[in-house]
Amino acid sequence: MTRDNGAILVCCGPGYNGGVGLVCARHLKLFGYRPTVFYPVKSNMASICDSLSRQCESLDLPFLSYFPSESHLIQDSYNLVVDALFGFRFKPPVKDTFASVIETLKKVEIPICSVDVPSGWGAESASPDGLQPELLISIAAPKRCAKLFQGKFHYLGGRFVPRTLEQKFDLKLPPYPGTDCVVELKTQKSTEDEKPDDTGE
Ligand SMILES: NC(=O)C1=CN([C@@H]2O[C@H](COP(=O)(O)OP(=O)(O)OC[C@H]3O[C@@H](n4cnc5c(N)ncnc54)[C@H](OP(=O)(O)O)[C@@H]3O)[C@@H](O)[C@H]2O)[C@H](O)CC1
Repeated sequence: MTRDNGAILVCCGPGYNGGVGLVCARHLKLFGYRPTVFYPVKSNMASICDSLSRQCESLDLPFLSYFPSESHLIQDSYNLVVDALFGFRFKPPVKDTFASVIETLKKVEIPICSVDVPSGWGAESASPDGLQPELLISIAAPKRCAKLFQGKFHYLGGRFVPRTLEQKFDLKLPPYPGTDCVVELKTQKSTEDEKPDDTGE
């Protein structure tokens, strides 16, 4: 397999975070990218994910039957990894199949984009044992752990949160520009870059 622009590895976990990954892979293909899906464990509870997986198959998306054992095999073949392994229901430490997957992904030197929660983190806190993505896309509302996100870019998607929920959980969601379905949020890094330096210049 050779890498070319737009080759993206989409790693999907057993829950609905994985389901978001399958939707992401389908959209990437429809937008002209070249996603490959890794979806090793199909959850019984998530029959919607079976449909999402079939939709990917019907678009002829390639599925990996095993995960590359070495990080260089990933970065030689892809430009970006989408981490849709675990979301807010992940409870550390990582078990089974996914332990080695996360260990390998921690070593890759291409950007990682995490969906909702960087895999290996709990929803409430960051973890050095988890992934450290360059891009985080929070769904509906940033989870508490997003405050500790150290990457460059943070977006919020899932615009249509009912107002009743927003009020119930006091979410204080930012306004979305125009008809956009995503909004860029400040990161620790972007906030630091905005601060004037000591010389005041
Ligand atoms: N709820 C919403 O409003 C929406 C959520 N969305 C996305 O979905 C995820 C949350 O999905 P959920 O299925 O509830 O949870 P996860 O995807 O985080 O993962 C659950 C599966 O992971 C297994 N698990 C948990 N901990 C571990 C571990 N340490 N090692 C291995 N496997 C683990 C868990 O297994 P169980 O045996 O514990 O059941 C599940 O199989 C959310 O983050 C969003 O991305 C959508 O956006 C829609 C709206």
